This record gives sequence, structure tokens and C-alpha cells, in this order.
Amino acid sequence: MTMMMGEKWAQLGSVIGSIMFAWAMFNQYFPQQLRDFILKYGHKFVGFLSPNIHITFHEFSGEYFKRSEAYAAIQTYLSDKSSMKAKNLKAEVVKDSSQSVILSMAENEEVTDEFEGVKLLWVSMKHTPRTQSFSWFPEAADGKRYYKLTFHKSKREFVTRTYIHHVLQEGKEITVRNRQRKLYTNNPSQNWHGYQARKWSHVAFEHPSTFDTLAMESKKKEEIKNDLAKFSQGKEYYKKIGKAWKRGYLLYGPPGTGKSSMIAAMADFLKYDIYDLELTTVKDNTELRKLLIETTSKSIIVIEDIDCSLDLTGQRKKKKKKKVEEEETKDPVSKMAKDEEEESNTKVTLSGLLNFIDGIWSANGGERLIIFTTNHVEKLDPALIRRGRMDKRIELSYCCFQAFKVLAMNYLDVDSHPLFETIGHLLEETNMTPADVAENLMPKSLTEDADTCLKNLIEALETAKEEARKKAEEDMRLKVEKEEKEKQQVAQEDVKVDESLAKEVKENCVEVVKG
Ligand SMILES: Nc1ncnc2c1ncn2[C@@H]1O[C@H](COP(=O)(O)OP(=O)(O)OP(=O)(O)O)[C@@H](O)[C@H]1O
Ligand SMILES: [Mg+2]
Repeated sequence: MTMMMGEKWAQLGSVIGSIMFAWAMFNQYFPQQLRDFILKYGHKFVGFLSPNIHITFHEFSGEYFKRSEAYAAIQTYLSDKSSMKAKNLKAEVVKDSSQSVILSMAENEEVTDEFEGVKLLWVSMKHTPRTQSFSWFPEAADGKRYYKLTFHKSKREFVTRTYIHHVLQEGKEITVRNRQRKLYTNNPSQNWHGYQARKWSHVAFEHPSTFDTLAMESKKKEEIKNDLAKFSQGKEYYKKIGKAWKRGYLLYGPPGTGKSSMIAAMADFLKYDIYDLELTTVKDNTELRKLLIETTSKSIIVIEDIDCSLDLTGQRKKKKKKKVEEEETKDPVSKMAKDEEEESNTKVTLSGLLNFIDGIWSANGGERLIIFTTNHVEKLDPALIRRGRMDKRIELSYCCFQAFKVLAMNYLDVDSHPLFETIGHLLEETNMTPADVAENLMPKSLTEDADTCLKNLIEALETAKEEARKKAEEDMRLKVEKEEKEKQQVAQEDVKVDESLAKEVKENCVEVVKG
């Protein structure tokens, strides 16, 4: 056995030796041109016999050496595949990604892929130029990198029609999934000019809230997730119905019920960036338009506390004021000047905002969510929240039993407990926000266990219940007092009327007697 192995090695050694010798002879005795000729046509001859087809995708192509989008997408796609299969990987540390190290195939590394039963071979290659040429592009200067795809010629149609499309699509999706999401906030307009001025500043968005950690009824949660998924996949649908690819949400509910947490969860679910639009620093509608036009697609535009940041009654107030002024100012010239002054002072108006929501900027890409939040839905102008403008209204309310269970799981790792029943009853009788429930559930020291935390919550709920009862009693007492006062007032007025009536009748009688 060992003999046979030894013989095989010896044979292999001699074959390699012969090949190397032949190669050396070929390089030494054939002139350069002849060598190139043989290599070129030899290649063609082999290609003629081979049943395979090759397609290459170069990294830099076209005018100005733009980095090819296809190359980038293929690179991402193959990185995803090759980090499992290939043995030679290249690591790049990327600052702008949540995965701090990105692995890709090293040069001359091969990866096989299978799609719908068809086998394909990818090789990453590098063509090093013989003469040292100068290039503005450092990546291009050290050689041109490209990917070579090899497949059987019977699959030509499948590859060109389906497979390549699949690779590019998948590659782009992986890029979106992996990219670091950003939280943008608008800069006040006095900072828009000058060196490196920007309308939006951004930081990395790393909010820990996700749909898993969000406490609400599971049915409602699923409904929202489905709605979002349908929206994000609805490119063709929105095109078909001729609407801008955007969707408006209104989140309303008392403070601490999870409106901001829900927005973070939505961004996490869709992998979108967030634009937090602070309307109070936006001077007028023109600025608002400039800001909105600069937002990129795949983003959520958030306007928090819409009732506070926008003077929703502004227009009406202004009209009233104008009327009074018209009566006062008889001089038309000074009136015009006043009007103009008022116009330039106009803040962002509701109608300006509504125009943008209705899709003025739909030209650049779409795929945007617009989310408004408010604590007082009843204060909002009906024009803002009519259907079609706000596609979906989501009420976030006090903590229910299902929501509590999510919090108990998140904060204490318990999914059932004898105290749950008591808590369930108390939650039905008392209004407590998820934020308060969470606060009470959180262990206050290292020694506190789930039992103690749940008891703390029960105590807090009972206190809240008692306070609510007292408040209701007090409200009732005040109401009764007020009604009593009103009754007394009415009675006093009645007496006055009676007296004056009696006086009138008396006077009339006197006149009649005189007459
Ligand atoms: N539904 C919820 N699920 C999980 N955690 C929640 C929920 N609601 C509130 N919380 C907790 O309470 C904190 C405050 O919640 P959040 O900021 O989302 O409330 P909000 O509704 O936006 O309040 P506000 O109206 O004051 O802006 C969060 O950091 C989170 O920890
Ligand atoms: Mg909030």
C-alpha cells in the first residue's frame, strides 16, 4: 500500500516536472509575439470545443471610470455565498456598516452557485496591466478586477434572463440589509450656507426598539407588520395605480404609550433611514420643500407632536386678524405693506405640508413613509387626517394584558407566573402606560427577582387605581358643586326678572289709572 502511494507521488512529481520544463522552454524559445498568438488562439480553440459560456463583469467601466453597480451587487451577493463556501477570503473593515468586517472572495477564488437547479461557477479575477500606467483611481491602478461567470451553453437564456437579474436584485437587497441606518435631523436654515453646509445632519441610528420588544396586542402588531411589508414590496402596484410610492401613518395616544418606540421598530423592520423633521425650526413652506426634496428614498419622515409644532389654526386666526385690520386701516398703501410683512412672516402652513404629502416630490424615487405623532388626535385639523392623506391611523393606548406579557418577557424573562392573573385584572381596571409598567417591572437592584418586581407592579397598579378613584370622586364633587352654583345663579336671575316685571306692570297700571 505504502509502496503504491510512494509510486503515485513519484509519478505526479515527474508529471509536474515535465510541465514546468515545457513551460520554461515555451517561454524561452518562442518569441513574445508567437507566444501571444498561441495563447490567444489556443484559448479560442479550446473555447470552440468547450460547452461553457463565460460572462465577465468589470469593476470599472464606461466613461469616467464609474464603479459599476453590477460589480458591487455581485460582490455583495458572492460575499454572502462565499463566506460559507470559499476558503480564501478577503476581509475589509468598513466603518459605515453594522457588520464591521465584510468578507469577500480573494483573487482567483472560485465559488459555485446553484439556482433553480442550474449550477454556475463564479471566479474573481484580476487583470494586472503590463505597463505601469498612471490612474486617478487607486483601485483601478493596481489592476482591473472582474468577476467571470461560467455556465453551460444550454443555460444561456436562463442565465441572461433570470439568473443575473436574481443576483443583482439579491445583492442590492443584502446591501440595504447590512447598511448602517441613519437618523437625520434638519439644521436651522441659517446654517444652510457656507463651507460644507448641509440641510440635514445625521448620526448612526441604533435604537434598540423592534417589533419583538414592542408591547401591544399581537394581532395589531401583525397587522401593522403586514401593512409595512405590503408597502415596501408595492413598487409595481403603486406605479399601476398612478400614485406616489408613499404611505402616511398617524400614531396617537397618551405620552409613554410607545409612539416613538413604534417608529424605531418600523425603521428596523423595513431597514429604512429616519428623517426627524423638527418643524419649529423651519421658517416657511419654501424651506420645507427644500428639506423634503433632499430626503432619500427608503426613508421614514417623522413629524412628532404635530399639534405642537404646526400652528394648525394659524390660517384661521390670520384671516380674523386681517378683517379687524381692514376695518381699522383706511389707507390702502400701508395696508398692503402690512400684508406683505405678514406674508413673509408666515410659518409653515398646514396647506403647504399637505401639498407635499400629496406627492409633490414623488418624482425622485418614492418609497417613503410619513409618520405624524400626537397626544391629542382631537385637536388635529380634519383635513390633515382624512383618509387618503393618512393611510393608516394607529392608536397606542394604555397597557393591556397582552402588552404586559411582552414586557414581562423582555424585562424579567418570565412568560407565566401565578401573579399574572391579578395583574391582568388590575390592568383592566386601571390605566397605566406601557412606559410606567416597564419602569415598575425593571429590577431596581441586583438582588431583586421576578417575584419582587411583579409585586412592585401590583403595588403600583393598586396605588394608581386608588388615585384614579379619588380623582373621580373629586371630579364628581366639583361637578356637583358647579351645577349647584349654576342653579343658584339661575334662581337669582329669575327673582330679578320677576321683580322688574312686577315693577313694569305696576307702572303701566298707574299710567292706565292716570289715563
Ligand atoms: N408599547 C411599548 N412597548 C415597549 N416599551 C414601551 C412601550 N411604550 C413605552 N415603552 C417604554 O417607555 C419609553 C417611552 O416610550 P416612547 O418614547 O415610545 O413613548 P411615546 O408614546 O413616544 O411618548 P411621548 O408622547 O411622550 O413622545 C420607551 O423608552 C420604552 O422603553
Ligand atoms: Mg415620543
